[in-house]
Amino acid sequence: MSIRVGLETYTSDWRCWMCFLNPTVPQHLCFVAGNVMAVLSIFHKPGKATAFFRSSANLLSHIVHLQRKHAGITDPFFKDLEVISRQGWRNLEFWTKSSISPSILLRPYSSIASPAQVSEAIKEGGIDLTQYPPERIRNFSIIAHVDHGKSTMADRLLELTGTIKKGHGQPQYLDKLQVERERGITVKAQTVTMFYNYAKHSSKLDTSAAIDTVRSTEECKYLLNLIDTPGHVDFSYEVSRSLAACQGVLLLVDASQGVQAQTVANFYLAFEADLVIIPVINKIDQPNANPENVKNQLKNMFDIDPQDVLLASAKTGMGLSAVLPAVIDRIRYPNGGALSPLRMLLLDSYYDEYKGVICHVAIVDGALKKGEKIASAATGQSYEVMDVGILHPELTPTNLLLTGQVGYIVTGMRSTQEARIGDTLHHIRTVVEPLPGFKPAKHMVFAGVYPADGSDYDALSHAIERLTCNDASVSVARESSGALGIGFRCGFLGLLHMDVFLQRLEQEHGAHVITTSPTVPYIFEYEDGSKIQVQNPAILSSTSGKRLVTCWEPTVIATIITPSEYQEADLVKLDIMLNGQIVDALSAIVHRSKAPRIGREVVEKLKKLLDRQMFEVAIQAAIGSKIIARETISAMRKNVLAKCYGGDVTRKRKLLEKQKEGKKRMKRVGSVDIPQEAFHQLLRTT
Ligand SMILES: Nc1nc2c(ncn2[C@@H]2O[C@H](COP(=O)(O)OP(=O)(O)OP(=O)(O)O)[C@@H](O)[C@H]2O)c(=O)[nH]1
Repeated sequence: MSIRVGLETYTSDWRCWMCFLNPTVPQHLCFVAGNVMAVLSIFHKPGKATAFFRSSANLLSHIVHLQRKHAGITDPFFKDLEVISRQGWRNLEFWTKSSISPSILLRPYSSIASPAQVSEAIKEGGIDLTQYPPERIRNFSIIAHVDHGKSTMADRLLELTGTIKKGHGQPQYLDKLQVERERGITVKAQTVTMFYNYAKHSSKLDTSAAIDTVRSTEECKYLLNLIDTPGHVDFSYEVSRSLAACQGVLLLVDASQGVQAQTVANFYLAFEADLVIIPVINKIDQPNANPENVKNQLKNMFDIDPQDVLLASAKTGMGLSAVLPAVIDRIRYPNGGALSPLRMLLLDSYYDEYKGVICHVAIVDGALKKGEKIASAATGQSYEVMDVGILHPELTPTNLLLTGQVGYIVTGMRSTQEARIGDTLHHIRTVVEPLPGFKPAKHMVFAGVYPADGSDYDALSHAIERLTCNDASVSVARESSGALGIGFRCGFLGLLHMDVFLQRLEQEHGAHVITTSPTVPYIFEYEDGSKIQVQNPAILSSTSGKRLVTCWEPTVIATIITPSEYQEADLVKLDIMLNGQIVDALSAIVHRSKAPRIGREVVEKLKKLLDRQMFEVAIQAAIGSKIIARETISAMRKNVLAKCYGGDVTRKRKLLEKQKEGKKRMKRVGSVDIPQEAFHQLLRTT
């Protein structure tokens, strides 16, 4: 039996790869040309194509399908391939439209040496990642404003896919750092791999393929990589890095707060990266949730079709069953070259006492196997891959990572300086075009960081080096101070970022430090035309001889765009009453959804501002006759018995009864004085 492989189009550097992608059966020989756009036809008989692929990704998908069907061997094409594979690839007969001899083009697919080895690798690793060609992979982030529920949503998705057990593990599972748990905020993006069974017609898998590789409606298993990101603006560098490994995002918006500053910023990060955006209105279980209002905001601000918006509650689980199907249906799969030379993006790294530097990577093209030699495009340094796997949810060895997958690698890297975030890693002795990497972080705040005990400089240096391995957005330069000795000038993305970094230095690395007061970068311009950037006031002593002309400070030029028409709104009159009487100067027109909060705030403030009276004062906020908030100022008690020394008990009782009666009357008719000052304070702060 012979087979003809025809290369109908090809690029100048085309080549044929032999792949051994089926680890469980004897070799199946498949051939693709060069990069993804080459076209390959495999013929049973001359002139009759049984399989025709427009991209190596489609080919890979077909191979996986064949592997699946292997048990029953129903596909004649598969049978033929198997027969041929036993005979060995040298028996194959090639023809091409060019006159180039195919024999010089054939070489083994370098990253997966032999089926036996792959099979062994899977056995060791436990999880067979070859079941997940790019078409079965979705990489997505959860992005949102602070506290809109990203980590809680991640918890629910982990439970839904059985990645963690329901009720086990702590809430906000992916917030693993002590600082995150203590502050209740996410500061590090965290990746996790989930497996999800989705019953969907798989003929939709690849409509571009001329052959429909899998046409069944059986349940398909997908590999989903989820990245939970921070919401605070100081950690937006984490968000932008995470998006580089994704093809789509879940954009969460709190159903009562609506679109907030970081919703807008994160939306544009995803939009500019050309990612598919799935809007999810979260926290719909809240009493003041207003999903319709939020849908309108999304429509007006981002032109999001209200029909595309999902409604969910990460707390109760309501609406969550629609989230992962939407991820699979709407987000495109990673479109790297499955059979191209390996290119992986270094997303993140951290230092582990036992394993050394652990790198999180996204496989953009090709495949990686344990034991292979890789090199860094940035430094040229080469390493052996000692361990490779996925985060499911903790480090889970798979011994293999294929195109589109996100996972971790352990190499011989000892120094954190070697793990450069945004670097491209590739097989040694292959030349690849480096990936674009990440934009450098823009530091907004600088401060000196010195060891509390001068003799701890080396320990601090070590601690900073390890922590910056996990937080590449911090800049570090050595500096010295007359008073504090030798230390570092560090640049941060904001004050919260600085605070978190210092807390992590102490908690995770035991470093006790003294910090100088933070400063933004200023520019000083001198009479001789020179300009210097000042991140440290000490620098100015070296310029004392020069005449300063101008100082510049960072500023933001913002444009606020507001609609010129007013729109329909659900407004109510909020009244504030003192002992049942409306204080008209304090009445306000507010949105119905905000009335309870504003009402509560005003009555609480009034209670603090008003003096106590001889009678009890009820402070109430009301919409019409409905009281929505209330505070009470208790009465000042006059000692009516002060002048009754000893004597008649009946007289004392009478005096107290009279006082009680009087107070009742006062309460009914009494008007409360609101001092002018209290008015001003109240109006200033509401
Ligand atoms: N009522 C209600 N509360 C929720 C829901 N989802 C999250 N929360 C609560 O909202 C708060 C913030 O939730 P997180 O998941 O930490 O929010 P986050 O967006 O990850 O926060 P950052 O990472 O710090 O930006 C927590 O108290 C959650 O319990 C929800 O669907 N309904």
